Amino acid sequence: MQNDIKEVLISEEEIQQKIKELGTVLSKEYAGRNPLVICVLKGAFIFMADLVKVITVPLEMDFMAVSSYGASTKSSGVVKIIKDLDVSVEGRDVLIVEDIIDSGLTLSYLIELLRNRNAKSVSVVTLFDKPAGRTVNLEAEYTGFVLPDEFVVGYGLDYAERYRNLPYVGVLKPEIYSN
Ligand SMILES: O=P(O)(O)OC[C@H]1O[C@H](OP(=O)(O)OP(=O)(O)O)[C@H](O)[C@@H]1O
Ligand code: HPA
Ligand SMILES: [Mg+2]
Repeated sequence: MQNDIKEVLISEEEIQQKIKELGTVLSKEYAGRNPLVICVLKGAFIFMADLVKVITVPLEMDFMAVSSYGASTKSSGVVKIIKDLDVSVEGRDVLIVEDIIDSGLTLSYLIELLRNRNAKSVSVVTLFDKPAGRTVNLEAEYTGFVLPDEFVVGYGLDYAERYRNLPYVGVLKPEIYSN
């Protein structure tokens, strides 16, 4: 698996340090608010697990599975809900946890959906942001790292469902895409 990586962009240590910083900021922001923290599966599951451990205030969690990339490196443009939330967001302070914002299509769809379901507030924390990929105007309230315009894998991010279990984020060798 490591042999398929051309370049490591963000190391495991850098990721863990950044998550601690985000945890400190979010703990202050959500003190006394009992937020509903929503993990956008599958990509965000590792970030979610590390992030909630460094948020020191009471919160609840729920999980939603959406997909628009499939086995491609380009968004299909259609956001498919594979698993919806179990609980109501009505009147809740919602914090969406994402691994990456690229085109912005996934999040613009989710934010609209949760606002329509009458969440009290909807904010986004993303570990990675690729502003060059944007096709809709969208910014997260809290961002870990800004990435160059390259397809990345690792730390939850996949190519055709592989490489999610790498502890760092990197770029694949070009021959991997042609296999
Ligand atoms: O800003 P966008 O262009 O919408 O891209 C970001 C989304 O794409 C990826 O999910 P994907 O659809 O690949 O599903 P996955 O999390 O199951 O891999 C990623 O985890 C984000 O949710
Ligand atoms: N890598 C993996 N999944 C993604 C990416 C990426 O760069 N952008 C959107 N989904
Ligand atoms: Mg994916």
